[in-house]
Amino acid sequence: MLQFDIEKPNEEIIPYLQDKINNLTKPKGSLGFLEELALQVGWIQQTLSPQLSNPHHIVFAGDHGIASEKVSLSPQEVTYQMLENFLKGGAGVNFLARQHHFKLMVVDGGVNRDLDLSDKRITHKKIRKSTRNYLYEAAMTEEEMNQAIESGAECVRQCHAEGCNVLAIGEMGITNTSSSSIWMHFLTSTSLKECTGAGSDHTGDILNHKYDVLSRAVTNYKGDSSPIDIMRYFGGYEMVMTVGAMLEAARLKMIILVDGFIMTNCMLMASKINKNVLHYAIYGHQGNEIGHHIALNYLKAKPILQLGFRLGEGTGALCAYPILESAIRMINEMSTFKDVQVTKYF
Ligand SMILES: Cc1cc2ncn([C@H]3O[C@H](COP(=O)(O)O)[C@@H](O)[C@H]3O)c2cc1C
Ligand SMILES: O=C(O)c1cccnc1
Repeated sequence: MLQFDIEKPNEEIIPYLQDKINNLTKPKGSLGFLEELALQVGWIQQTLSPQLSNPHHIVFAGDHGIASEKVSLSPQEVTYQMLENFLKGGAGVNFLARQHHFKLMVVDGGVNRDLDLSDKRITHKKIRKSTRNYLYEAAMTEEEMNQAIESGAECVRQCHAEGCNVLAIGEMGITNTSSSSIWMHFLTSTSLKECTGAGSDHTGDILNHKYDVLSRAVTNYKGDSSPIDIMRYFGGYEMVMTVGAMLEAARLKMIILVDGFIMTNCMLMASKINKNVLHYAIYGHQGNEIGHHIALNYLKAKPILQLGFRLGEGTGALCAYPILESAIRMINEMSTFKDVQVTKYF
């Protein structure tokens, strides 16, 4: 298993940041969550003048063997079809990446299709064409898991080398809400029922069958229940790559914008490998998938937005970006009481 040496940022700067924020021309605390975000980013970057530079958004895509059990309304090939859509610029994540000036990196982590390796619009990291069906066997081998972790980390190093210090991550993988629910069940000791939602099925008709399949998969599992084994047994390649990406981003002291249910569970898994990753996380959005708010509470996470999304791809992370930008503008652009003739009464 790869090691990630992630530092908790030095806390000595926190009183200075708080002092700067308190001396901006406003009643103390009156910009609420913007103040908390500015403090967190200043702490991560160890500066009183934090900056956001070259934002990147990585979408990891991969297929899941469990799709043959029909735990999603959509068939497996939709993963590949959506990958094509990302490349054409027509998916939910595309308009948001354009709107907020994020450079998009689309990664094939294990899509069940032979892609054209000369197509430079795709970052080719395919481990295998789809994971195995975890109802009967482990989704991936240990070697494949380690390769996925390292591939995710490599993608982040590439973004970092381009001057990126704020990273959003999203995913595409039909049935990956199922993997997320099982990860969450094991990692938070929440009942599987409370962790299992309808996913992309807007009708909710599939939920009972999905829960039945996932219950059987959990019963059949004979591993040691360690986070790493749970990650390997039930994971998707795109999710394990995300875990590697989050850990590497934190190692490189980048801000990580966390998306919905699936990405929150990847952050949860990453935190079981190295808890210091959590200092670098900013949660964009609380979605409608059952269990998301429970996972967020478990992580003591406070999401910026609550817009009723249940899409993934990173859409909730990207939508929250302007709020983060406002926090950075606040700390850098507001006058202090000393700069201008405003009397401070507190
Ligand atoms: C057209 C389409 C586009 C999507 N974009 C993201 N997802 C989302 O749905 C999937 C997870 O839901 P489930 O576990 O129910 O399959 C993931 O691919 C997630 O990114 C999509 C799903 C569909 C159908
Ligand atoms: O919140 C998510 O990440 C999510 C929810 C439903 C379907 N796909 C993704």
